[in-house]
Amino acid sequence: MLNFSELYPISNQARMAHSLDGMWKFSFDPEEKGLLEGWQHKLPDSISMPVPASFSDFFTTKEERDYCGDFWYETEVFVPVEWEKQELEIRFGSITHRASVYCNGNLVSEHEGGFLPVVAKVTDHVKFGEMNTFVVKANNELSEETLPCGTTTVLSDGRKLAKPYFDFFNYSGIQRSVWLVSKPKESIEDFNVDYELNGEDAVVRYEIMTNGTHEVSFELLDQEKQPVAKSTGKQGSVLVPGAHLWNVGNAYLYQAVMRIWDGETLIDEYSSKIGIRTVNIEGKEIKINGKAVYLKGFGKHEDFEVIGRGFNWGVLKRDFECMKWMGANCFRTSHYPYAEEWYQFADEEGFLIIDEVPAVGMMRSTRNFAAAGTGKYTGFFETPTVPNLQKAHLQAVEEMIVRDKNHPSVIAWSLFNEPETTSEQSKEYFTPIFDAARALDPQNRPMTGAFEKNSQPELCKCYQLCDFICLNRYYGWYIKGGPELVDAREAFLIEMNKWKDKNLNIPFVFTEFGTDTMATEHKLPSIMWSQEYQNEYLDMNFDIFDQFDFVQGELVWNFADFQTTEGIMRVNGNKKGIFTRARQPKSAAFVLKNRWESMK
Ligand SMILES: O=C(O)[C@H]1O[C@@H](Oc2ccc([N+](=O)[O-])cc2)[C@H](O)[C@@H](O)[C@@H]1O
Repeated sequence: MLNFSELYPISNQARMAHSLDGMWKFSFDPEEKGLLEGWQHKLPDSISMPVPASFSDFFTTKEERDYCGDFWYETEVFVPVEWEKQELEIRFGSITHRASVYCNGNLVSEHEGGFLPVVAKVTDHVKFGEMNTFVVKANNELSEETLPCGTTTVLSDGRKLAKPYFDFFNYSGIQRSVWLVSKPKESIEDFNVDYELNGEDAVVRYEIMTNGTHEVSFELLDQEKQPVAKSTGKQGSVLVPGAHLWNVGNAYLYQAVMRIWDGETLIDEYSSKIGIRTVNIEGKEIKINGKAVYLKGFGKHEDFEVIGRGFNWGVLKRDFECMKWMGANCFRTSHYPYAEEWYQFADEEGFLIIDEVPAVGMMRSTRNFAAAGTGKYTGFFETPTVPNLQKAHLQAVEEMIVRDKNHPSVIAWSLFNEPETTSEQSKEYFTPIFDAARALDPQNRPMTGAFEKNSQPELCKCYQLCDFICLNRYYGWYIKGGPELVDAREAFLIEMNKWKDKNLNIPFVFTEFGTDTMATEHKLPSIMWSQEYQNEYLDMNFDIFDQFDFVQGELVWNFADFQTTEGIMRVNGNKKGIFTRARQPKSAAFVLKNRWESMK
């Protein structure tokens, strides 16, 4: 059980959400002297730092950009006297990767994990009618005991350096929006909804969690804000005759309004948009509202010039416009849960999301692509640190599902990306993770994980945990690229026929396939890294996908070029984007657009 409410902050007659986004104060703390010197009260010498944003790409020195260790943020906010009878919370969309939060010098929260909300009760520490200081002590070191996995080394000049086991830059900071929330002492802390369709009608089952004993009501409003159903009690169900369903590319959103009452007097109110739809796996098909849907889209990253992994509404808008233009209907939040605004907008746009926990780098390697596919076995789940890692993993799964469970856009949970899966120990590690996830989702969505090339049909011990199987495959890039493309095709077919022979009768989705491609390079005939090769590679992949009826989706790697750690395999980042980092199309965008539009 979480000891805080993850509900997204809103304002209404019972609650206020006050944004703390803007310019904060910031200090690096390489000597870890902050606490001893009392920085939790106030930062001594500080610089300015935008929130939300990653700190790295604002700077002009490597020491700052690549900084690894402790760093601090501070802001001041006025708290009005009118809030004195309320409960106050500070809520960060995330702090990467771990943080301690202080209110007027008092520790109010400690949180591990960089991609899910950090919420702290501050009622007993704020001064009403005065300015208040909030300070965050954060840290971005990587280890094998926390998610995502990596190590931290020390350079000869004493600086720490993050060594990710994953292929994206270790962007850090307060990368999502921050809110000061005022709500009633007795309040709505969480809610669940799930749906059953009966011909034209829908049954909406609900559960409302509060921290008190007063009466609770549940009301549904349609898109014109007209009431369509009503009930009382913390648990119940309402019938919606002639329900408008939430459909792919055609979203209809109701508003669920939940209230706590003391007789006729309102105590608390929380409302949220919900979409009535069902998700289930039936044989080889993924079904939304009982209709099979083929997933078309991308693996993405939260990544952009200057702001790094910082949330930005403009980037979100552009990305959705590009995805819609392509005829896409789905993306995977590779390799971590994204800012909540992504899910809210996907709900509005009728997009499907495979929501992924930050379990990436579970293979000992300098960036997973160096070990993935080679057959090299690193015994990742055989060290004494595994129990701690599993604890962090379970916590992230719980926080992700509690945060995202009511979004109609979320159709599946991905519980890992490319771990080792061929050992007995990997199976022992993942079994409780899947069990926990299944117990947490009131909508019983399908569970999956993304498997890399070593997870072959005859060796993998973890695909059995999944309701559908996600494959990351690079035949024609990491394996038999360029002049060997014909052999890549043969090798790909051999593997696919082995999966076919297993007769699993469940869907498969390709969650990664792609080639690094420089937007500057053209070559006839093609060579690797040219735009022409990306197109040929995609055509070869489509030819394979279309031969197997259990392939029910293709999410190309990646939506856009993105920043990674430096190395001989990366040219200022990963260039597998269908769009450049500035969100302009490579020629492959037109290849995919043609295919996806013809598949409607
Ligand atoms: O390299 C990439 O572009 C992407 O590859 C994926 O990892 C693989 C690397 C090599 C092989 N292989 O050799 O078969 C298979 C998978 C990761 O999930 C992703 O984060 C990364 O960005």
